[in-house]
Amino acid sequence: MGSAASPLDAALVVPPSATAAAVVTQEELKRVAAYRAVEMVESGMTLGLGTGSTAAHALDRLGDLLRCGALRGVAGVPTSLKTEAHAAREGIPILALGEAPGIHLSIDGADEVDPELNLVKGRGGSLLREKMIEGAGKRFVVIVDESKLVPRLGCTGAVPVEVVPFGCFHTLGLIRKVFDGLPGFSARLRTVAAKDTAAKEVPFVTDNGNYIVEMFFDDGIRGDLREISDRLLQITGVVEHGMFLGLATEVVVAKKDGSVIVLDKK
Ligand SMILES: O=C(CO)[C@H](O)[C@H](O)COP(=O)(O)O
Repeated sequence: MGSAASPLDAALVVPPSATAAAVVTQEELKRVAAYRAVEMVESGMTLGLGTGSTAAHALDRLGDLLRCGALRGVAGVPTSLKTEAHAAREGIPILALGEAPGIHLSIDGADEVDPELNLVKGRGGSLLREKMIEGAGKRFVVIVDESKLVPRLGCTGAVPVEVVPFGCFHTLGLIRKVFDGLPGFSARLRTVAAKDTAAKEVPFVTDNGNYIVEMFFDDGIRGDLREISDRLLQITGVVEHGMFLGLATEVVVAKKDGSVIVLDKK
């Protein structure tokens, strides 16, 4: 006679809606990718904890596995204040960057993934902490649904650049100069609807108290990404940009046909 299912059994079983056969919505694909990445986590690891709707599924799963004892001694370095709050709710012990002796594995979503596994990240606004934490670890596993795979970075939307508030329109002008004359290029300060002021829109403010410039390219970024990265980072007033070049070690992709593939850095 089989014994009754324990909480551990329950947590280890991926819910039917997260298995390949039942995949329907983009949200479910995100969950499938996140659960697959969490399978790479081992007890005792320190994790970089990503930000966004896909990374949130990984936090939920980690919480389940910690609660039932399937994982022990795992701690996380959060890439945003929102993730820190979510991790705390899940009972994941929090460490600050530099407090942990080393980050074994980071798990995070991305806005775009190119064929070389370069990424656009930060449309959620957390690119600086993400790049610091994910660049500090040994492994950075990206979790996406297949809609995030692109032929070139910048194909599907904004490439964010974090800038200091002081002189932000001056900095915006210098960023525009990097792409001077490039057809289809535009850049603007990211704004959000104002809550308590007479103004309709106010700048979006990052967890670091900075602003975001959004760069748009009609057909994606053509040219040497490293050179473009260097030119952006040379601008005084630019803190960091959302092109993550050569940082991802693996990309877990959940596909609409129900399959999950793991792309490795060559
Ligand atoms: O970089 C990020 C936040 O700064 C996110 O990882 C990225 O925006 C993807 O988000 P989502 O998983 O919600 O699609």
